[in-house]
Amino acid sequence: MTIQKWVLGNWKMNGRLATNEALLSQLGQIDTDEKVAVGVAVPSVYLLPSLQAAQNVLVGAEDVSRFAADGAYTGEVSAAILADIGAQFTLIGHSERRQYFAEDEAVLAQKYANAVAAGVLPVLCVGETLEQREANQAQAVVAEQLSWLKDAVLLNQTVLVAYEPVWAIGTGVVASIEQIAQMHAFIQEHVLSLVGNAANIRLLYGGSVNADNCAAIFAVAHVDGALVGGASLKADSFANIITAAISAAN
Ligand SMILES: O=C(CO)COP(=O)(O)O
Repeated sequence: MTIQKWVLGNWKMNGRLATNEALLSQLGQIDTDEKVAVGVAVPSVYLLPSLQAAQNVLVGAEDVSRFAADGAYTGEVSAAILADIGAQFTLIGHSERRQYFAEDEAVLAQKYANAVAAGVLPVLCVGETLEQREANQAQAVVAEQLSWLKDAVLLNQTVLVAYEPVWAIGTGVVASIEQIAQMHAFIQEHVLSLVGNAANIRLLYGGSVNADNCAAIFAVAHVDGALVGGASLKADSFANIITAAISAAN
């Protein structure tokens, strides 16, 4: 059975041991029929307990070091360390990393390459700010954020890209269906032109996804799932999003 939809949560800087475990245990009870991959990106100190508690749920990191080799990089977590504890994926280039930690394309390309080399699936996050959209630069900005994928992607790899317009993150302002459709069609075509059709391209939408708006988003062409922030922190709302993905996959 091939995965038709991906529903990934991004806990950001949230969670506590006890509530994480309860959340993962509730999510593990959902039968996704192997058509929907469910995962959560968690703060790095919660990776191991989350991996131990998770059943039918992928557990990944929210970030990975730009440095590949072990060494004197205080505070960093390498892709090899993520692989060692069994983390299955890592977010790369979330807009909050780009904004607060000044991560640029060269750094993100290194992180991506490190994840691929360690066998940890990278989920590349892209998206424009409101200012850039209003200046009609949304596609150009996203194209730039994707540009280095050409050299980073290996044959037959799964390329997961999450389109998260910055103005839709945590604001309750979800992008319109038309905006999502247009950008996802653009990203699909652009990534295809960069990496060729040997790779398995999967595009997620992120930004104020919730239980009420997700079904309409999942129905859009080239939307292969969602990257969910706030609504992934509560079992009920995240479970409803997963259920909608299962319906969309049928
Ligand atoms: O940033 C996000 C996921 O990575 C989206 O966050 P919200 O779903 O809270 O808008």
